[in-house]
Amino acid sequence: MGFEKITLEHKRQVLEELADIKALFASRNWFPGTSGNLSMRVGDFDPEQFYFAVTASGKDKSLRTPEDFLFVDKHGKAIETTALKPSAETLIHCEIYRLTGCGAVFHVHTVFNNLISEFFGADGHVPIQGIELIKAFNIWEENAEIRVPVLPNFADIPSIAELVPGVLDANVPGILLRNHGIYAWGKDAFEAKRHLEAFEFLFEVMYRQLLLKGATK
Ligand SMILES: CSCCC(=O)C(=O)COP(=O)(O)O
Ligand SMILES: [Zn+2]
Repeated sequence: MGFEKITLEHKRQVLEELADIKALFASRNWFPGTSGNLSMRVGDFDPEQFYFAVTASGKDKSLRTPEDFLFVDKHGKAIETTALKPSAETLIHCEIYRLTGCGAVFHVHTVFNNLISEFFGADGHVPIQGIELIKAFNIWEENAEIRVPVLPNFADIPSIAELVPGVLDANVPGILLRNHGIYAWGKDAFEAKRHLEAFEFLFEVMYRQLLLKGATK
């Protein structure tokens, strides 16, 4: 479906939902120093052609303004004429949509996701086992283990985006960038938010467990 066929009402709903989530995450201090970016697909998913609303680059994400979001295509290019620049990390969102067909992608920088990404960075993944909140990923097996991929934080975003297909795990809706932050996604904004909150909880638990155990690497 072409972008022009998507109803204005649907586009407006997506922008409103994104703005509400942005405000909520800002209230949790999840966008320090203008960091972070959010996106939500508009219209149906077709790997050949899809569109999403994404935060404009470099904005203070704790503010609500008419210039917070723009619509881009599957290549991350603005669809409408605008002075706004899509997030510098839009290509990572593009790759996650392309590979998963998801409906929303949220990226935040937090102290816990940074600490944990560095602690396990050399291993290439964060192993998490036996914590109840793994069920937020719809994994109900007892004592389940997941591995959250950790990618290097290259300055060149296309170089990060091209590593995404090699590490993406269909059962784990998140990827960490080392010393940077997390990308979490879901079939819609509700699910992406649940996943992001679960990752952040799990990283905090892991951090505190490591401290209790006096862990070193
Ligand atoms: C000041 S944070 C550095 C860039 C970044 O990691 C980020 O998440 C925000 O970039 P954007 O272009 O989306 O504002
Ligand atoms: Zn970032």
